[in-house]
Amino acid sequence: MEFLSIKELHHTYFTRSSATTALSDITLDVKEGEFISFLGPSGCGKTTLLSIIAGLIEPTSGNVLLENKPVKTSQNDIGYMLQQDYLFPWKTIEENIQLGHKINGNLTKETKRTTVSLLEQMGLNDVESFYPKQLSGGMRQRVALVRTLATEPKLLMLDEPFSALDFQTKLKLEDLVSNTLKNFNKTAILVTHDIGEAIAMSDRIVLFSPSPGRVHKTFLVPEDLKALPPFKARNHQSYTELFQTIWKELESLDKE
Ligand SMILES: Nc1ncnc2c1ncn2[C@@H]1O[C@H](COP(=O)(O)OP(=O)(O)OP(=O)(O)O)[C@@H](O)[C@H]1O
Repeated sequence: MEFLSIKELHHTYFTRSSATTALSDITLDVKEGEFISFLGPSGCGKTTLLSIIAGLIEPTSGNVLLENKPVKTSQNDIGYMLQQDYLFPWKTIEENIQLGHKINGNLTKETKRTTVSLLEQMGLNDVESFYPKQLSGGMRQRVALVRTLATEPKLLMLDEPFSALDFQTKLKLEDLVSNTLKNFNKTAILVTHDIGEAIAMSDRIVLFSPSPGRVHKTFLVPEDLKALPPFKARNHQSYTELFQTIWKELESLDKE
């Protein structure tokens, strides 16, 4: 049984005067514990696909199965980390993280202990009573990751989570997120425009072509790269080779 299975997916957005086919014939499987990246030119349907996987948009045809069951909006099986942290400014860090538990009515001493432990694993000690404005952008994104992990989702969707950060913070967070997800054996889908980030963090990269969005090519990241944390992977020869291969494919898409 595949962990996540996307079968013959098509999606067209209809407005009064137009119809835009955002995705056509997408078939894709993701294994449990796999880290997969979606890469492709603007408008090739990456966000649409994430929204369908999350159950936020019903596809025009085809289906998405998570552990053999159709995805639903109400499920807690999927966690998100987005470009913006979306922390509530009037709530403390602890309240922000525990909000999911509070809404689900399962706020306990244990969930508090887990929150503190996760924060410590992210190098965030003694920040529970702080408000978001007291933290830097990188710290806030780490809190956003803790909030995502706290609800113990089966699948994580990372939608350009580092794109608003400065380069140095982004590199540090790539290592931290990659290491944390490996430790928790989480399955993750990363949407990014950054080829290097996709190579350094993923097991597999799916390159989409636009108009309508289709799977153009899939690239397996070599084992020697996967064994390295993202920062070290970026300095490896196989990284440069794969970067150039994907770059050429992207350029060929521009010419189509
Ligand atoms: N709500 C909508 N109504 C109509 N068309 C839409 C809607 N959302 C997206 N589209 C169209 O669907 C196509 C795919 O858009 P989508 O946002 O999924 O692409 P993307 O790859 O995520 O783009 P980007 O990389 O710029 O975020 C585009 O042609 C877009 O204009």
